[in-house]
Amino acid sequence: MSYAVKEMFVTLQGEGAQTGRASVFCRFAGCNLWSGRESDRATAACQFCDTDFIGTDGEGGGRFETATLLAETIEACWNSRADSSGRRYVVFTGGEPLLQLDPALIDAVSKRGFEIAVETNGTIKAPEGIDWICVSPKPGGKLIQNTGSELKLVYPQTELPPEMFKELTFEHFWLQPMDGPERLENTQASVAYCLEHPQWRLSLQTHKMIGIP
Ligand SMILES: C[S@@+](CC[C@H](N)C(=O)[O-])C[C@H]1O[C@@H](n2cnc3c(N)ncnc32)[C@H](O)[C@@H]1O
Ligand SMILES: Nc1nc2[nH]cc(C(=O)O)c2c(=O)[nH]1
Ligand code: SF4
Ligand SMILES: [Mg+2]
Repeated sequence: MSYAVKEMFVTLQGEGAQTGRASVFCRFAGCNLWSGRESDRATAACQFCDTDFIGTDGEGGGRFETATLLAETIEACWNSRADSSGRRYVVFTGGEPLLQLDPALIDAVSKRGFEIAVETNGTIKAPEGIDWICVSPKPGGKLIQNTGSELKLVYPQTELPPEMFKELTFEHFWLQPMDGPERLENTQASVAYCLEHPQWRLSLQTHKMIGIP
């Protein structure tokens, strides 16, 4: 199968338990909960998305005809630094990466020594072989992938209170303030919730604070 990648870059993971870790970000094009067009946002299942995932025209983006070609590009991206020793780490995101991340690609990047992470909305079951699964539930999408490494709930969402998820099997439970015009209020509300419910920790989008992708 071929893969549509919006963009690919090296950055530090900005969110959750792997914050600060050097990573190749491979952002797939397309999502099952929003078309990505502003004119559709108000009627989409997921309405607060902060990401442009349409097309393949971003930095390092493109169409990759085989898993090997995409894995080679991910490896070249990792090796583009002065010192690329240390455990190789790739984060597949999007858009919704589980629409495209398949066993062939997992196999091809694993063979090249990568630890594999995914950022998913949880509506599609993750294939075997992923080392770090971050699930971020959304309204209008049934939660199929309901186990993983971390559950990262964007907060607040009226239809998805944290109580809905507290009994699930995840190693970490995060509240991430919803970015947008009410980011400050949402951050205060997230802090208040974490103070009252210590199962939950605060995840800030640190890359946005320091101006890295
Ligand atoms: C753009 S999504 C792509 C991966 C996948 N589709 C998902 O929703 O998890 C990457 C992460 O950004 C989070 N996110 C998206 N829009 C956000 C916003 N406005 N404020 C805070 N986090 C947001 C998502 O919940 C998810 O954890
Ligand atoms: N630095 C950085 N960390 C991130 N963690 C999750 C992201 C995403 O968009 O999936 C993201 C992102 O876009 N940039
Ligand atoms: S599910 Fe993820 S990529 Fe899709 S619209 Fe929502 S936040 Fe954006
Ligand atoms: Mg992002």
